Amino acid sequence: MIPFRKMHGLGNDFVVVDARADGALAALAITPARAAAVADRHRGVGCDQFIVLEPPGEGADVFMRIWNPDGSQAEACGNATRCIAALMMAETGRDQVVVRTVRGNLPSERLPDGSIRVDMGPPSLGWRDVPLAEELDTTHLPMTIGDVADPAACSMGNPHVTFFVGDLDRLDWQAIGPQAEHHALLPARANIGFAQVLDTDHIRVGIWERGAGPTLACGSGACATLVNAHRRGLTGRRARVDLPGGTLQMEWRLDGHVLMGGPVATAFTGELDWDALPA
Ligand SMILES: N[C@@H](CCC[C@H](N)C(=O)O)C(=O)O
Repeated sequence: MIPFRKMHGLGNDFVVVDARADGALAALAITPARAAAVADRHRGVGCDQFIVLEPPGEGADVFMRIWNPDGSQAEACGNATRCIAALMMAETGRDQVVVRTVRGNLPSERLPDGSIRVDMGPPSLGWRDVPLAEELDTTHLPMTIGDVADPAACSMGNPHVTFFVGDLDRLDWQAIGPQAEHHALLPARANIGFAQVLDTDHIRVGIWERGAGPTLACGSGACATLVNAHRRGLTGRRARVDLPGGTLQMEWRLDGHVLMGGPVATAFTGELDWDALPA
């Protein structure tokens, strides 16, 4: 039996397994099929991402591997980073920790109101970075799907495309999401945001996550939303970003780093019968 912890940031939920002990990772032998089985909401525990803690690289408190429910791996996950940072803060007694992902070392801190803020690093804005299938201006992509068109793209380590829409409530964005995720311009697929700019410091967004579908919140998606909105001249460098599950406080600092703050929580703990999972 493998102990796990169920955590979430604004309802973006994660099953977290600790594989930092010697031999633990090899014993788990995680495959895409096993990760997908854990994430399955009917036959497994269910989650938006399966998070595996591994021994830290240099300068970090922990390494975090990110699996999507479709069995693919992601390079970044903002909300899981905040959750794991909170876990490391509880473990170390410190209010500042560093979580390492495939993207690199991400420093996080606990703010006076108890929320956890992570420095997600700078976005990558070039077409090869997103990546796009061909050389294009990433602030205006020639992509039209149903009633939405002309999105912007960037990478927060993982690929994001943001459509700017007039009224989120009048758009069936969950029907557009899968078509956009698999668009021919996006060879690595992408997370797709549908953003309604309410003011220069306030955005509402719904996010269709690559490999997961619609989620209650997506941290790296909130980062991309602010970055793309600012590049399009729609907002300043700070904004509250309202997602279906709650609000993240965002800042794209002048040094290029994107900061994201909000609440995290542990929902419950349990044990997984690892041998019962498909190989
Ligand atoms: N929930 C996440 C993003 C998870 C990864 C994403 N689905 C991808 O494939 O890139 C977040 O909070 O950033």
